[in-house]
Amino acid sequence: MDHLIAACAFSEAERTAVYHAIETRRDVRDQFRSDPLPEDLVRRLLEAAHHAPSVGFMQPWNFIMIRQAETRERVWQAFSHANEEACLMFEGDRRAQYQRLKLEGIRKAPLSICITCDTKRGGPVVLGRTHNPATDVYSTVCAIQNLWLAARAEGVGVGWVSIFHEDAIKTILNIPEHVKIVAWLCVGYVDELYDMPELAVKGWRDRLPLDKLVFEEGWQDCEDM
Ligand SMILES: Cc1cc2c(cc1C)N(C[C@H](O)[C@H](O)[C@H](O)COP(=O)(O)O)c1[nH]c(=O)[nH]c(=O)c1N2
Repeated sequence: MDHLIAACAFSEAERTAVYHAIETRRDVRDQFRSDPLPEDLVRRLLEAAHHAPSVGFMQPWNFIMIRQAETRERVWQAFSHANEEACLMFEGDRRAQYQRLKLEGIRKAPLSICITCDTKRGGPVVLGRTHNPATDVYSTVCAIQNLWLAARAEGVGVGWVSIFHEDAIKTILNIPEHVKIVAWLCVGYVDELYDMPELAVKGWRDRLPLDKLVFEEGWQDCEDM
């Protein structure tokens, strides 16, 4: 009647599973298998995403499922063009190191999901968004993280690609102006994952010490990071 349920802590096994998914989730670029994912599994991932929190319960997301190799090829071309531009923004050794990084799995993963944020969903005034319009995108990112963690639990790899001009992808997918692209996700089974972020494995950047990021009150400088 009142819709309240008990909020007891999870069992130890359940808690362990939740933290295990969080700690071993990885961004996947090259480890994708080519076999297609079962539809019921994909549905579970989308349900997980759809249960994310959202500002004013706006649920601004859409999930555009891209399975055709031809479409993925066009998106890869857009990535490739943008990646050349990105590379030039680094100098010297750093540029050479960037060039060696693999930063997408668009053609290798059997499925791509373009996750968008419809800025008009729920009408012109959305509860909680009135003073911060970016909260619609924040909500969409919550959905993406839910999907990413659920995928880890299913033995499915996810790779987030953001190296492209948004308009290039919008043109390919015929996405209207008021809808933002939040993520291009490459999705597929994986047999192996790195035990730490691949960018750390490849010497690009290390995980920061948590204690340097936690302040009791007020602001402390983190300039050297
Ligand atoms: C908003 C956003 C955008 C991107 C990413 C992530 C996020 C949150 N990441 C993945 C990113 O590099 C990765 O999460 C970090 O390196 C940490 O590694 P793990 O995710 O822990 O494996 C990412 N990776 C990549 O190879 N190409 C990309 O374009 C992007 N873009």
